[in-house]
Amino acid sequence: MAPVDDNKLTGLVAATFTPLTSQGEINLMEIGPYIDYLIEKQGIKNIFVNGTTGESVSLSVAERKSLANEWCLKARGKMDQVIVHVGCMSLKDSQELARHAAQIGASGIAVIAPSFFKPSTAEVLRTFLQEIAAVAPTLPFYYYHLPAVTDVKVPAREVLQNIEKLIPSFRGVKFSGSDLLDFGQCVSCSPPHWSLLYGVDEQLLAGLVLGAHGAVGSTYNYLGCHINNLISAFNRGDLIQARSIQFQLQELLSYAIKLGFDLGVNKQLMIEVSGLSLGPPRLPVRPCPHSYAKEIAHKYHTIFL
Ligand SMILES: CC(=O)N[C@@H]([C@@H](O)[C@H](O)[C@H](O)CO)[C@@H](O)CC(=O)C(=O)O
Repeated sequence: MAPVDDNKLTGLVAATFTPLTSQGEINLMEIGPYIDYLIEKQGIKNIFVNGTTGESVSLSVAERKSLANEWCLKARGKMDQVIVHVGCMSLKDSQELARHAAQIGASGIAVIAPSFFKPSTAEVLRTFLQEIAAVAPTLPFYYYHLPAVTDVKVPAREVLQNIEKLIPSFRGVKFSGSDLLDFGQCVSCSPPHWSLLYGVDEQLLAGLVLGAHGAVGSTYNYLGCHINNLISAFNRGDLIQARSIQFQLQELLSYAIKLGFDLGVNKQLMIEVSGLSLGPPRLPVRPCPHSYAKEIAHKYHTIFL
């Protein structure tokens, strides 16, 4: 894993699910096999851990530390980068997790906007991010923009204004929004050493056209090899092939959305496809009925032969 400035984060980044036991405790034993699966079967070299897909908001600080530690340990020498999401409602908890991420050799940290007491201006949000980045100044820092979930209405473009003056370790944005005007403006105002990572998997091609350097998402856990082909096709100018793969992902997700796609279903789909033992999600996310996941997995295999 690389120190600040050595390694611009590009390509696919899988937002990992958190392995739990059937009793709902974190299951560190499954992390090694999970990493091997991502590398060997999906061609994934970067992971984003303890994010939305990883149910970070439902985990305790102690659990998040144990998980981050294990992901970094097991990824060492195998993965290119492990980005640890350290965002919390409490600034103090985030700072504790950021310090910890630096101690365990994470490649970078990301922070989402707090969503209970919401920052109402870009300035307040930047200051919140700065106070976290300041306790781990050697770690590349990414702002995690997820407006549909946080309901924080500040455009990402405004958050980026003069941000490197406050956060010298600032290295980019994980942009999980569908406002392509805002995303385009983030790209156009970014210096070359920042990574603009698009986070709406079903619209990745649009993000690439606007200049995304990579993508972070949940579906890359089980579709990494196909979406790597999409990126390669895009890079060689083969838009027909790139579109065709994007349409396959859209077909799968629109089928799943009609049935009721949520994190529980997404996790179960990963279990069905990978054979990994990731356990149930944690309440309030409900486990997905088995038959239901089987149906979506069948669709997956039909679309991605
Ligand atoms: C709201 C949400 O969970 N978005 C996902 C997407 O990968 C999403 O699952 C996918 O586009 C399907 O809608 C990621 O952006 C989230 C993510 O990267 C994370 O786990 O932090």
